[in-house]
Amino acid sequence: MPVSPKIYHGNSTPSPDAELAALIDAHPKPSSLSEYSYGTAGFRYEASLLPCVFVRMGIFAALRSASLGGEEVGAMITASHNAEPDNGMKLADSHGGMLDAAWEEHAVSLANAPDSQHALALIHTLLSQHTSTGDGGNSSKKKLPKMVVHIGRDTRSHSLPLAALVIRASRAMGATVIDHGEVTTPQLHHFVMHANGHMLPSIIPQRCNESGYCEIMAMSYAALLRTGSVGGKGNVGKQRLHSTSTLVIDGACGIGALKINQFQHIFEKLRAEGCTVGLPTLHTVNFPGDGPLNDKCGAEYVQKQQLPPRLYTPSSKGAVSKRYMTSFDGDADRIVFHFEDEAGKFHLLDGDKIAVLVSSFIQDELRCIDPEGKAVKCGVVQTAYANGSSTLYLKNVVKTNVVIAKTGVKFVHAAAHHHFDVGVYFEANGHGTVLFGPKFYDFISAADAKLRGTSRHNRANIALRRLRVLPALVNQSVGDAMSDMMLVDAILFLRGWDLSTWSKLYSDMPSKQAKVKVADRSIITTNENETAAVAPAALQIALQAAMDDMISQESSGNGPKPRCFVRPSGTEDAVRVYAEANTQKGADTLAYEAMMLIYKLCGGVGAPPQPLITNRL
Ligand SMILES: CC(=O)N[C@H]1[C@@H](OP(=O)(O)O)O[C@H](CO)[C@@H](O)[C@@H]1O
Ligand SMILES: [Mg+2]
Repeated sequence: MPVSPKIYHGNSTPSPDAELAALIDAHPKPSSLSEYSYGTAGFRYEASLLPCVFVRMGIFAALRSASLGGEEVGAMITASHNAEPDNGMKLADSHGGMLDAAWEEHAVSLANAPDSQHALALIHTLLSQHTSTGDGGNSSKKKLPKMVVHIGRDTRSHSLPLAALVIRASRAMGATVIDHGEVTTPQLHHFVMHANGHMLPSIIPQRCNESGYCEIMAMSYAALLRTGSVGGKGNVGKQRLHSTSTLVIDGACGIGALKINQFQHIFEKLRAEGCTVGLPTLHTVNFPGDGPLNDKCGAEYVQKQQLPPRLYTPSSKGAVSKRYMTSFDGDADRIVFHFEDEAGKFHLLDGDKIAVLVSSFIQDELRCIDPEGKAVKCGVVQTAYANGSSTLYLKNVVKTNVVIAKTGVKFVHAAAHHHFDVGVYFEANGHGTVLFGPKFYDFISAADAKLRGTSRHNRANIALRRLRVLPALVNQSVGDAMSDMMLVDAILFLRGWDLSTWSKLYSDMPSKQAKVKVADRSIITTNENETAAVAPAALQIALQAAMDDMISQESSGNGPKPRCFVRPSGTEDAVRVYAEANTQKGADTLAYEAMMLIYKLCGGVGAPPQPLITNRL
């Protein structure tokens, strides 16, 4: 059952400095670490290195709330797809999205302040510069503004004690803390967005807790499915295909497995009330404790290894249908779909395939109302990791705009918001969502006025009902595995497709991803969209030669050309390699060559990489 958050009031000490200094001094910087850096999605390290930065981020989150005049912010304790021993923090700004880039710099400065004295000086500077009740360097003289921090955590064993530290630090600053306990990352972001009333349109009720989240999404999902039961040209999804009647969810042995069950309860209740809109049965496997978090299961493993997940849940062994499966990652902000065909062959439907499905669906529905497709600008944001075939398909078949942004939610989210009225963004690993801008809502209002009084079987009317529920179903703050799962399922239902039909839209270029450990990964820098290394210069020259060689070996016709790029990970201590070619052997060879180059030119650690050989099931 959804749990209600616990509310802790801030300490009312007139001058919090002494307590803050004591907290900071009690959690010194680990000697093994030279500097904390803010990675692709916040601070992420082996858990024992984190108490120092977590105390400071508890203070920082309160400061950020103060700087926004008391708007509520969030801190999520999770290391997402990383292995169990790691942990980290993702900070949610008051609109529900990622922390503002300028404030990332302040967070890094506070994290690395050499001692409590310097940390306090920085806290006072930030307060005086960014709050109207700034204390001018002395917090005992003036009243601090309202501060509210929402906290959530994943299921890692160290997340609870780390959350307790963050709560203590925020309260010591005087902030009210709303502790949501174990939640998914996108749930926490959703709560923050709702707490501040930042969601559009205003008809979506403000519900900043778990039951609100579940009800809003489940009801909009059911409403979208219901539009399939209305007749009309091109409207097929009246009955669920047998192969999609049970959806198996691999929860990565993490929080997503616990939370998705709440939807199963809501669906049962809806069915008991006579709702017959084709809700699937949800069958969850890989719960916390069944196996190690993210290990040989979950979205990261399935997508990077292109292999099915191991099924740890004891009773599920052998009994699971593998025709309709999805895998979440450790904090349930990513999702990929997969299935085994009759011949037992594994097929992956990653974030790129989701972007294709979702963007073409939305575009088709918009065109039922606006055949010219001019009123609302739609587009897709991808990263360099997007499979070349998907980009080509989006441009040539879906005929939509495509923008390539830097890796990381903060970049793809910002690009979708900036470039499009309906911006679909998905990283290949399955993190993504759809952002609806003001012009979309204007379009919906105008269509509503135009179509009022027309038959509910009118195709434009059906399209309007579909489009109208999307902003409630699709998490508007960040990518969300549970929300995306329902969106994809509803689209498949309405299209009358199973995973096999969807999978056949286009064939992925064979690709390979790998990692190399080096002494200091920061010596590798890349160009703006990360498609080429800038330093060390010799690395890119050699990589280009390897790519040219592969291009001359493989005739690629009009399709995408073999390519390969490398970049330092912002979440793991490794350099990532991505290669794609016209054959799997070509992709494996290119990736291996890149790994060897990194190993030799960038200070590889341990034994040299071994040649890569992909064996498909
Ligand atoms: C290739 C890849 O999957 N990179 C992931 C990974 O970032 P890295 O900086 O590559 O470690 O984690 C990020 C946070 O989850 C996610 O946004 C990103 O897409
Ligand atoms: Mg994640």
